Amino acid sequence: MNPLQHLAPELEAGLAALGLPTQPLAGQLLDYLALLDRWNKTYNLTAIRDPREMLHKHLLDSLSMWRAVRPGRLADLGTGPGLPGIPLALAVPGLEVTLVESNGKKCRFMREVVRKLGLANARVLESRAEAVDEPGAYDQLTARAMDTLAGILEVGGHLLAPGGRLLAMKGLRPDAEIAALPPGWAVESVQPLSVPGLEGERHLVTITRDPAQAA
Ligand SMILES: C[S@@+](CC[C@H](N)C(=O)[O-])C[C@H]1O[C@@H](n2cnc3c(N)ncnc32)[C@H](O)[C@@H]1O
Repeated sequence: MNPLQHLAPELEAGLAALGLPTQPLAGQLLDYLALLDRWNKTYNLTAIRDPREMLHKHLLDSLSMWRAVRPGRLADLGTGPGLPGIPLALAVPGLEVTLVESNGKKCRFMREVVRKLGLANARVLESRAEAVDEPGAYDQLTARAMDTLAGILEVGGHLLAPGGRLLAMKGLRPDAEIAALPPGWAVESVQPLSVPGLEGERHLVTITRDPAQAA
């Protein structure tokens, strides 16, 4: 029995509000949340300590971008304890997720999650993003609370396949970061995101190689 079972109705309501199916997703997410809560007591994996707050600020926040994610290979850079990569691997059919993280204890935690949840479509890569030697291997990159847009592209841009997209989760609309994008990259869209149970602005910035410069 999952010790966080009492949070199931709230999680299911949040998933339904995001347009996601509730089963078996809610049970899998609760299993992930219970592991995160348990490990967090010892290993300090996230500053958010209350499981109910994690449900909204980590799980539902990560999943608020799910409609923008397409099947294929995705690398989640600076994923920490697996956010947004693990919720997306559970929710999006046909997605192969590589969880890129340099911190060893966070990687140990994610390997345990992959094992316990039987997550066949997620792999943990313990590395700095800039050291990942898989050029052009990914259709999509994600990054949440990792770096500026320019910083993310600097360490991970080499991983994107031609035509690939970076999906970066941000709070306030990051106009200054957009203005500071390095040459060769262009913003495809900036979409407001809404997260069930959370106030405050959230945005998803989609970036591609600049078609003008690719020609
Ligand atoms: C603030 S945490 C955010 C974690 C997670 N994405 C989230 O939204 O909760 C940033 C994480 O990025 C990792 N990180 C920072 N720079 C990195 C890099 N160049 N390569 C791999 N991981 C990196 C850090 O170790 C840390 O776990």
